Amino acid sequence: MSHGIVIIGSGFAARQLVKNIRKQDTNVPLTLIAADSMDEYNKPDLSHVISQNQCADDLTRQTAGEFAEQFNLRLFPHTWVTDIDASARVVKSKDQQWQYDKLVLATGASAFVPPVEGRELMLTLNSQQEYQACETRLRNAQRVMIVGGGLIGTELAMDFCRAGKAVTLVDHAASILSALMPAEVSSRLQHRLTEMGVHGLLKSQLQSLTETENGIRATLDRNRSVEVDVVIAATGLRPETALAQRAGADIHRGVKVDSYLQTSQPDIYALGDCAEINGQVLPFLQPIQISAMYLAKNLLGVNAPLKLPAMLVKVKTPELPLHLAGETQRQNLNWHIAIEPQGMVAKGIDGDGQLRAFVVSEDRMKEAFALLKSLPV
Ligand SMILES: Cc1cc2nc3c(=O)[nH]c(=O)nc-3n(C[C@H](O)[C@H](O)[C@H](O)COP(=O)(O)OP(=O)(O)OC[C@H]3O[C@@H](n4cnc5c(N)ncnc54)[C@H](O)[C@@H]3O)c2cc1C
Repeated sequence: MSHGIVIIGSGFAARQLVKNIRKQDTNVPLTLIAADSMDEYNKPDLSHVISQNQCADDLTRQTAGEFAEQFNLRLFPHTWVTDIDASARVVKSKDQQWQYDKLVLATGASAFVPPVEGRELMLTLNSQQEYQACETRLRNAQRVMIVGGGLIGTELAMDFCRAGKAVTLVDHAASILSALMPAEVSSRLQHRLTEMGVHGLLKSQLQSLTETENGIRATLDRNRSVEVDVVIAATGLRPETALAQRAGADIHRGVKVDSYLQTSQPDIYALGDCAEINGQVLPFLQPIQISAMYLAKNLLGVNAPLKLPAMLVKVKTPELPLHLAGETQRQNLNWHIAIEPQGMVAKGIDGDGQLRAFVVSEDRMKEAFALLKSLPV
């Protein structure tokens, strides 16, 4: 008897995979199990919920029932998978189990919360569910502290500021987006945030959080403290690797997979934020979308090694959106930055004169597409 393909997760990775499988095979049994409601929403839109005066619920695009009907699926929402027995090919929850022929882990990543005293007072906004759980507090808050000036922290800082809140952005680095680009390249955006009223506390370490009568007191290094109403952790993601570990698959930063998206265990694959593809964790929609196309083929018996092209990532800060591509974090790049009235183009060139990375402001998108073609794949 065919048990078909079992997918754990219902996020972007799982859904892209389902769509690609169904384009090629309308019959193979597909079972999805996920801890959430399985309603579809666009996760990147969480960066704009507050300023758009929306609720996290408004982001729902398709209910689980419609999804199951459209793609002929067996769905198990609100179900936490606790174990995988790879030798018996069984997935287990507290009170159910499912047999599989092929298993796909699409378990995503969870927000990392820095291990400071009072860490339980920090909110995380890494899913519709997490946003829903605290949106009344977010809406009522006047003073918001965001810990972490990376992609998500910067987007949230601008969003809360546009919604009229007093925002403090804390980061231990000397500039925002420090893991993605050098300070000279992010400085225009940093300046724009300051102009808008975001209070940047850079080169600063959060040390503890304590509840006060009127909010939360955040203590920082150098004997500084700030009182706010809410504190949001935007300090990075940790791929969900626990189930892969239970299944005996190799893990490193994420669940290790090869070019076929296969883990070290036979017939177990990983896709999306949980996966580490040939050493790279790529928690963005475009690589997930392309990987899902290849994985669908592999699951259906066509051997198709993944090839990822150079891809753009957008910093969705509406007052000054940026697009970046390539190895922006690569050391020893020579950055050539051209700032003109019509926007910025920053090119990261290596010692051999090869373009390795670039960052452009939205008004220079035409150039971005041309530069993308010059990046080595
Ligand atoms: C605020 C924000 C803004 C973003 N903006 C952008 C952007 O502009 N551009 C871009 O490319 N990317 C962006 N991203 C990243 C992008 O949204 C993610 O890379 C993508 O959504 C990840 O999809 P996924 O399916 O891998 O994971 P998820 O959507 O996290 O799905 C994981 C699934 O696994 C389930 N699960 C996990 N463990 C278990 C278990 N043990 N049992 C059962 N179910 C389990 C969960 O319930 C969930 O259904 C953003 C992310 C955030 C948070």
